Amino acid sequence: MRLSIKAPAKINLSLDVLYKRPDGYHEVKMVMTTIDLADRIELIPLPEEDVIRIVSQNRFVPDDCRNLAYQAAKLMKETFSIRQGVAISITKHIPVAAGLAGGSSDAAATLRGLNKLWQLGLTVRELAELGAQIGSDVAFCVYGGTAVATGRGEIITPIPSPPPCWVVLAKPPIGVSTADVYRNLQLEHVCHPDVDAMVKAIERQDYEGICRLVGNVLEEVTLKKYPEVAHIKEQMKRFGADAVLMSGSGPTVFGLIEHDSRMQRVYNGLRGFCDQVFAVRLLGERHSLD
Ligand SMILES: C[C@](O)(CO)[C@H](O)COP(=O)(O)OP(=O)(O)OC[C@H]1O[C@@H](n2ccc(N)nc2=O)[C@H](O)[C@@H]1O
Ligand SMILES: Nc1ncnc2c1ncn2[C@@H]1O[C@H](COP(=O)(O)OP(=O)(O)OP(=O)(O)O)[C@@H](O)[C@H]1O
Repeated sequence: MRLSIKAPAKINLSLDVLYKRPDGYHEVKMVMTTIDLADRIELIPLPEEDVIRIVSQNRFVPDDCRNLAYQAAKLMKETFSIRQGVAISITKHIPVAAGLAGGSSDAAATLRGLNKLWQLGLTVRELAELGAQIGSDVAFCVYGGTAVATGRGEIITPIPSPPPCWVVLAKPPIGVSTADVYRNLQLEHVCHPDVDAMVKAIERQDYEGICRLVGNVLEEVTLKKYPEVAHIKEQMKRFGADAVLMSGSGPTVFGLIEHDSRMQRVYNGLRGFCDQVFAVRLLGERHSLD
């Protein structure tokens, strides 16, 4: 049996950092939602017991134990003493090191898929707990949909999805290290977004409110180091996006747009000077993961 699983990217509609913890991680409070830009993961059982093989055509994706999907399979094999090997084929559509949780989503899709392939019967919550051992964003990616994430990002509370809209994404040709961004964050100087107000705006399906409340404390760190990210933000605003924000630690910038014609204008305008531009829908609900 071969299994094919969708691994969607996420954006952070609101990202606040509360304090630095003694374990080196930062305590966060975020609203995350999945978008219809997705990698495709295929799981193929192998007869050899101890083999996890990563197959990917993308030269930026490691094909060894550094790959988060590999780590997911290894964790499942070890935790449940599975004696079957697996090949994991990854077709990348999500840009790498972009702030869109591409690797985390591949790991989460691998966990969901192996749960089926090896008939483990684990709940979403149990899979998310395993995922948190791989990376902070993996737990959310196991759930998908829309959620508030707290702790270091691994405590997930699902919430309703925002009203449907377009999401235009633009990634400048730079890769950003998440660890560096957190390290350079100066918490005493940041302007904190109102995460609770964002949750309320989503609950009452208030699109204008959502647009007004988007915010990300990590933005300033990345913008300072990479002026091209600030330039993309300005252009996206100028072309008419309803709200513009950097996702996660960056460098991808996203714009929320309600109307089709405006989406076309923003998309075409950005394509003029940025190679990686995407126009997708919010996925919102949890259902469309497979
Ligand atoms: C920026 C976000 O993508 C927003 O969703 C996440 O907070 C980052 O999630 P991630 O990439 O899965 O992060 P991890 O792989 O767990 O951690 C990478 C590095 O980022 C820093 N890190 C990450 C999460 C967190 N809450 N505090 C941190 O300080 C740590 O230095 C860590 O070594
Ligand atoms: N399956 C994978 N796909 C892409 N990159 C991977 C994968 N597994 C490991 N990596 C490594 O992880 C690094 C970060 O890539 P990724 O695309 O996950 O970043 P990101 O979108 O910024 O993540 P986040 O938003 O969770 O911080 C890459 O440089 C790559 O070497």
